[in-house]
Amino acid sequence: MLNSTLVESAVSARALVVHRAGNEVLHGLEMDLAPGSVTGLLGPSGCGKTTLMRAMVGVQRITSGSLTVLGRPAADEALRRRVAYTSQTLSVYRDLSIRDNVAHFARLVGAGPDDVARTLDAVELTALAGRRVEILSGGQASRASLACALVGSPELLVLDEPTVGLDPLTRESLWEHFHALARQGTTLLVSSHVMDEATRCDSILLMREGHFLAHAPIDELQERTGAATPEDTFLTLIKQEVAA
Ligand SMILES: Nc1ncnc2c1ncn2[C@@H]1O[C@H](COP(=O)(O)OP(=O)(O)OP(=O)(O)O)[C@@H](O)[C@H]1O
Repeated sequence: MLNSTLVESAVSARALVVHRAGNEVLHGLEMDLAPGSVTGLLGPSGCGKTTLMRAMVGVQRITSGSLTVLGRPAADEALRRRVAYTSQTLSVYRDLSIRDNVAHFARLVGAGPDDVARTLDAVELTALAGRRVEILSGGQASRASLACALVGSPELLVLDEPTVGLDPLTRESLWEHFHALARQGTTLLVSSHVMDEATRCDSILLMREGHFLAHAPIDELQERTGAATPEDTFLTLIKQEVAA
């Protein structure tokens, strides 16, 4: 945790350009994420959210510009244990139990059994920990996948739609856990299609077609647009941009 509080921005992008299959997908992004903050990454399908997240965790080559994570270039080998990522596809072994999956990822990052138990508790899977992933419900399986990312207390957590398919109660408790992590210094970037989840974030990065439309707390954006709900706020900002 200490390291992330020593750097001014946990993540910093400058003129970040990324291509995928020959097409420019991110067009010169500028961004700073404060250490210990929870940022929501929102925007229409295909706007580049996953591409940005992949670049941050070092699995997406950047074309030009810079992307600094916890004071080092993204993809730096030294970041491997300090950064965790959950993608939209499950990254767990289906034939292993939840506990064995989490223990496996714990070993990779040097975390112990206590950490495994704490993490299972946080995602409310302690009672099911002995169950194989292949017989879990969709929401349970995605929580198991999330546990594999959370274990070992990474300094940066990049979560691609972690609450999809979860019931409101579980979603509520996960958001509480995200904020508890942030209070301990973890920086979180969480993508979502659920606009109401914007109210749970310290600030929102709103993306459209590979660039940012806004980076501010949702109430500030609501005030700026005069919109009544987060959904209307985003629609207004996007329409304003299209009209400009
Ligand atoms: N594997 C790939 N190869 C080539 N282009 C891709 C690939 N994956 C995504 N793209 C393209 O990159 C652009 C950004 O996609 P990305 O997955 O980052 O968007 P997104 O905002 O995460 O979308 P969604 O909300 O639907 O998950 C899109 O135009 C998409 O077609």
